Amino acid sequence: MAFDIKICGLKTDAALAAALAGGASHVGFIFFAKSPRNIDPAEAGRLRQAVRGRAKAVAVSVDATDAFLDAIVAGMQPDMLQLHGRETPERVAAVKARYGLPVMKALPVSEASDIAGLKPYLGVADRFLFDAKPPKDAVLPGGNGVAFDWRLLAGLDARIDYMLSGGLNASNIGEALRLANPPGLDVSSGVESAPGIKDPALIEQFFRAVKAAADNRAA
Ligand SMILES: O=C(O)c1ccccc1N[C@@H]1O[C@H](COP(=O)(O)O)[C@@H](O)[C@H]1O
Repeated sequence: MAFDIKICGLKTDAALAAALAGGASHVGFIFFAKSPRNIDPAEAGRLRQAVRGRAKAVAVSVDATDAFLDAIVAGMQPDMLQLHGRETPERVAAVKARYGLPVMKALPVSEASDIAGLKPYLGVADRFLFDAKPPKDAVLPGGNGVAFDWRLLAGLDARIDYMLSGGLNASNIGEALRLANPPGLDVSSGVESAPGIKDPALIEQFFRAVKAAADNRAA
């Protein structure tokens, strides 16, 4: 596959196995108490053993303190940290320096000007994750199953490494790839049967849809 695929919010061996079998380049674990996908560092550490040498294990946190990040890093030994809150460029730099790990900074998008929000992070974040701005009453900053207008990414400088996220699923992934042509994809709710419950069959279906869309574009 010419792009990376991250399956996020994993909590079970079965879902993780489906993600790896499908060819995920990244798997994500959520460390945010209000999320139905929340997992504790020790359990994520157990699950991530199966990931070594096959994919990158990503720890997702939201405005986490150093103490919490210390516990996450010690517990699961992630390959990458995803910062999904309001972390400033200075905070991103400090986190990178403290753990010596690559950082993916999530940025909320609803309109064209939001894409420019990446500018202060250039040269600081290793990768970006463009996710839909959460609905007004949402409790979660991500994982809401909401999409944004993917055409907003079409003109982005090709040197910017990012993942497209927010409301992706097997039905809309073809259109998302066509409109945004992203270097990476990230999905969570779209492969769940209920909030926080990953469905291995939906994960498999998602990979099939991505492959079909990619083959279509190559033909
Ligand atoms: O998924 C969550 O519960 C979550 C909680 C806190 C921060 C980020 C979270 N999820 C991230 O959002 C994307 C998009 O999710 P979805 O596909 O729209 O449901 C997800 O992949 C995570 O990176």
